[in-house]
Amino acid sequence: MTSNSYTQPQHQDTYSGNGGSVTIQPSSVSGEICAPASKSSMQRACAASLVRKGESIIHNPGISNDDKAALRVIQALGATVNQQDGALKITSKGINPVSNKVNCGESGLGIRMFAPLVAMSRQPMTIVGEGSLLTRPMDFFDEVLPQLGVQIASNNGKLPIQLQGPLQPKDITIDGSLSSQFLTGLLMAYAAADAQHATINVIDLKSKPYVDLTLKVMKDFHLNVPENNNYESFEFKAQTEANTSTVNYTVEGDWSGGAFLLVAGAIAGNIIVKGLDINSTQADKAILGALVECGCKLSIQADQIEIGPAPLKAFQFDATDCPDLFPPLVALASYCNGKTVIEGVHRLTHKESNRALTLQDEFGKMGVQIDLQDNIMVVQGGNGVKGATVHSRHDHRIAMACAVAALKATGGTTIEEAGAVSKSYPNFYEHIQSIGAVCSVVG
Ligand SMILES: O=C(O)C1=C[C@@H](OP(=O)(O)O)[C@@H](O)[C@H](O)C1
Ligand SMILES: C=C(OP(=O)(O)O)C(=O)O
Repeated sequence: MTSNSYTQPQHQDTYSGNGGSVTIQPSSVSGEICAPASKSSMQRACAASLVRKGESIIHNPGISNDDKAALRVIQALGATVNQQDGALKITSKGINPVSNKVNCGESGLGIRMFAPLVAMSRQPMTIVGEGSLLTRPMDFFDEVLPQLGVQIASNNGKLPIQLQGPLQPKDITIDGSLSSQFLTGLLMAYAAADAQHATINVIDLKSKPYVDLTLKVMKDFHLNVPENNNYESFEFKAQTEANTSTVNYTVEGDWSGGAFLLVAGAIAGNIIVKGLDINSTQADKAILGALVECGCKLSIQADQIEIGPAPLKAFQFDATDCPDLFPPLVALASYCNGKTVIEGVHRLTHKESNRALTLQDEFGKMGVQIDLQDNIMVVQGGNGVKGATVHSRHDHRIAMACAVAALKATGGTTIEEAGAVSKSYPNFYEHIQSIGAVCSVVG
């Protein structure tokens, strides 16, 4: 067994490092591909490893920018990270900052999950971020953290945030309608603070399956897991006995990134996608419902999904609780005859871009009409997709949606700022190339 101190992996791909442009030619796909590691699973595993006192081994660790940011954050908060035979060994004595500044990169989950953990410290701390994270709303913290004894100063509800704890759990009521990520952070922090007899009441929680994933990871790391009362309240009861044995956690395959691979199969050739757990609590497993409804060839087995094209028909889908599926669903709907109706547009406003508008603009360039009617998106599919120059808008899921839609377009498609994919899926272009997509770096 080898163990060395952790250094951030330098991703050696041809495409994603430069942020530049990638061109995709019309292509057919075939063969087998394994979904990447889920950043939702990996980031939670990092947080849970920090919170629990002891040793945790994370297998199948992710390498996305959001994952790297999570590893940086837990190291700043006192955890040590070592590489061990392809896994990561994380040792923690609990939250004990070694720096007064924490950088969450561009990760929405990162800031919203780690801010309450940062607030566990008595030390004055500053939280910063990058790119689109600088414009995403964080005013939740201004409102909620003072109720838990934390002093906070933000930049009018945006980053940077300065805070000083320690956070003290108590009964509280929060609004869950903007994002589930704030609740994920509070759940982790209440567990870190050994909360007993404290309840988090939540009004109008959205993205509920992400909270299931949080509770699952908390359980896997032997943290104190609250009782979930129908997603309306989360009740911490008496602490269970601390479990000090080493935790072994395997990061789940990513249904969010995997959704793009599955859509590639549905429109551009027979492929087998491996590494997706059919029993996962991940929200984006719901892509399967849309794939069944549109009529593609689909065979779901315990260890792999076989998927391929067939005459595709429009479908109806509610993405309120799985908003990250909008981009792959739009790519799919572009090739489905008729009007596909997707509900949940309001959930898209505060992602890496305003995704309803960026999907409308960038797919518009490819000749696909998207209409927005309040909370409903209507995609007019089956009229052909034309190759065009599109822009990721610095949003990983827009880049991947355009790339997949490009596979059966007429003519090549160039994606500007294509390297945005590194936020969640750094080797996305290599992966689609390995199953036959004709991709090249431009310039
Ligand atoms: O907890 C998570 O891992 C995430 C929750 C979702 O956010 P919201 O709860 O804001 O919808 C999702 O969009 C995001 O990509 C990841
Ligand atoms: C919105 C996303 O992530 P986050 O909110 O964690 O930045 C995403 O991955 O699409």
